[in-house]
Amino acid sequence: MAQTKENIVMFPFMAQGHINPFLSLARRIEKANKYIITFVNTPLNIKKLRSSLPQNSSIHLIELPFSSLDFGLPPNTENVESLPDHLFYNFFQASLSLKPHFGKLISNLINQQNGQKPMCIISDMLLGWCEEIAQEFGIYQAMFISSSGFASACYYSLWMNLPHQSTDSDEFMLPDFPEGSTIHVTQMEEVLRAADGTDIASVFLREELFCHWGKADGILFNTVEEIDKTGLMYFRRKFGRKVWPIGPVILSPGSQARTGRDFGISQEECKNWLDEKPSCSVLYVSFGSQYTLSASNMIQLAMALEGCGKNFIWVVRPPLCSDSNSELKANAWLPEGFEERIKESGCGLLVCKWAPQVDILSHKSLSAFLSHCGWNSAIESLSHGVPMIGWPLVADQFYNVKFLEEQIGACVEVARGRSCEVFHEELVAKIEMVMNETEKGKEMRKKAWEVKEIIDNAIKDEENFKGSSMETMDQFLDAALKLNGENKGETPN
Ligand SMILES: O=c1ccn([C@@H]2O[C@H](COP(=O)(O)OP(=O)(O)O[C@H]3O[C@H](CO)[C@@H](O)[C@H](O)[C@H]3O)[C@@H](O)[C@H]2O)c(=O)[nH]1
Repeated sequence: MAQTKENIVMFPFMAQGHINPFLSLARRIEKANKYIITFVNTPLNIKKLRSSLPQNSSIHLIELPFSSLDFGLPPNTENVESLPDHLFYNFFQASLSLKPHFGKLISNLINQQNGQKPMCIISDMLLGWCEEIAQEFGIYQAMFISSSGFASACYYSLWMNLPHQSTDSDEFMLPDFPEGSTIHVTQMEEVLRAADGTDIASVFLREELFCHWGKADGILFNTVEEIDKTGLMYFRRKFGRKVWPIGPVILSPGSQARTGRDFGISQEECKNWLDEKPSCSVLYVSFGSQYTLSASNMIQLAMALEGCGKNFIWVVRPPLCSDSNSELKANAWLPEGFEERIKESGCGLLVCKWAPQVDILSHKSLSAFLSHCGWNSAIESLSHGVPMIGWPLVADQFYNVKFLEEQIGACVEVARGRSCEVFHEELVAKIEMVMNETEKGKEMRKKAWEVKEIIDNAIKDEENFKGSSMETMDQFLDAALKLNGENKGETPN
C-alpha cells in the first residue's frame, strides 16, 4: 500500500513581510516532494496567492473566514499593508478571531486523513495562539520568526523588561542580553518608550504573543547560524528549546508572489532600465511593505537623491498621514519639477506601489540599498552582497540596523525613526560614503560580499554537501516526524 505523505500546515500572519518568507519556505519544502503542504490564510490573501503560484505547484491553499468589519477595520482589510497605525491593534485583535476556525480546520484535516494528524504546524510569531491549537491536538509546532535572531532578542528583552520611561541615561544595557551591548533610547519606538506593562501594546505583545514563543516545540528563524549566533544563543538560553536557523528563505528573482498592492512597474521594464546603467552604480530606495516617511523627510530624501547625482530606483509610498492607497502624487509629495527632471536626465526611476525588489537587488547594476531594514529586505540585500544604508522606522528595524552595522559591518545608519528630522546634506554624505570608492564604502562592500558567500554556503544542497541551514531544516523535519510518530493515535475528542 502506498504510504500517505505527511502533512505540514503553514500559517503566516497577514502581512507581506510574513507571507513572503513563509511562501518561500513552503516552496523549499515542496521541492523535496515528500510532504503535503497546507498553506492557511484569509480569503483575499489566498485569492492573490492562488493567482501568483506556478500552475504546477502542489501547495494546498486553504481559506479561513475573516471579517474585518467586525473589528472596526475598513471593509476587506485582510493585510496590514496600507493600514494606518491607529488600526494596528484592531487588526491584531481581529487575527485572534481566526483561532476557532483554525482549530476546526485541523480537526477536519485529521478526519479527512482517517485520524492521521498533520506532522507539524509552522505558525507565525504574530499568531501566538496557534501553539494552543497544536497542544490541543498533540501536534508538533514551530514558531517561525521572520526577523533576525539579534533584533528579536533585543525586541523581546525590551518588552519583557518594562518600563523604560524612567531610564535615567540615554543608553542602557539589556539585563538578560548583555551581548547585545547598549540600546539608545532613540532606538525604541514611541509605544515601547511609553509602555508600563498595562497598556494595550504591552498586554497584547506579552500575553498574546511572547508567552507562546517559549512554549512552542521549536523556533524557526529566517536567518543563518554563522552570522546570527548571538541572537540565536539568547533564545536557546531563554527558552531551553530547539532553535532552528533555516534561512534565508526569500523569494527568488523572477517570482511573482503578491498578496497586497499591484506592481507599479513590470519586471521587464525595471530590468531594461537597470540594464542601461553601469555596473554597481544604482541606489535602490525602499521602506518595505508597511511603513512610510513623514512628508518633510520625503522632500529631504528627494533633494538628496537629486543632489547626489547617483542613479536610483525609489519605491515611493504616500507620506505619513495621507491616504496610504493613493496613486503617486509627485507634485504634492516631492519637490516641484522633481519627477520631470529625473525622467529627463534618466538617472532616477520612481516606482509607485510595489517594485520587483529581489530582481532589483540581484541586478549587477545595483550598488547599495537605502532601507528601513525590515529583516526580509536586509536578508535579501545580504544574499546578493549589497551593502545597506539603514533608516529604521519602527519595531525590530532599529536592532536589525544595529546588528548589520555593529556585528556584520555591511550597513551604516543614516537616520532613526519616523519623527526624526533629516537633512538632505546628511543623506548625501552617507550615500556618497557608501557608493563611492571611500575606505568605508570599500570595506562595507567587502563585508557584504563575505556574508553573501556565507549565506550561499548555508543554503547549498548538493549531493555531497549540505549547508548549515539545509542541514538544520532536515533536523527540524526529522524532529517533527519523530514526535508525530510517538503521538500517533492520541487525537483529542
Ligand atoms: O516594493 C516592494 C516593497 C517590498 N517588497 C518585498 O516585501 C517584503 C518586505 O519585507 P520587509 O523588508 O521585512 O519589510 P516590512 O514589510 O516592513 O516587514 C515587516 O516584517 C519584517 C519581518 O518580520 C520586520 O522585520 C519588519 O520590521 C516589519 O515591518 C520583502 O520581501 C520585499 O522584497 C517588494 O517586493 N517590493
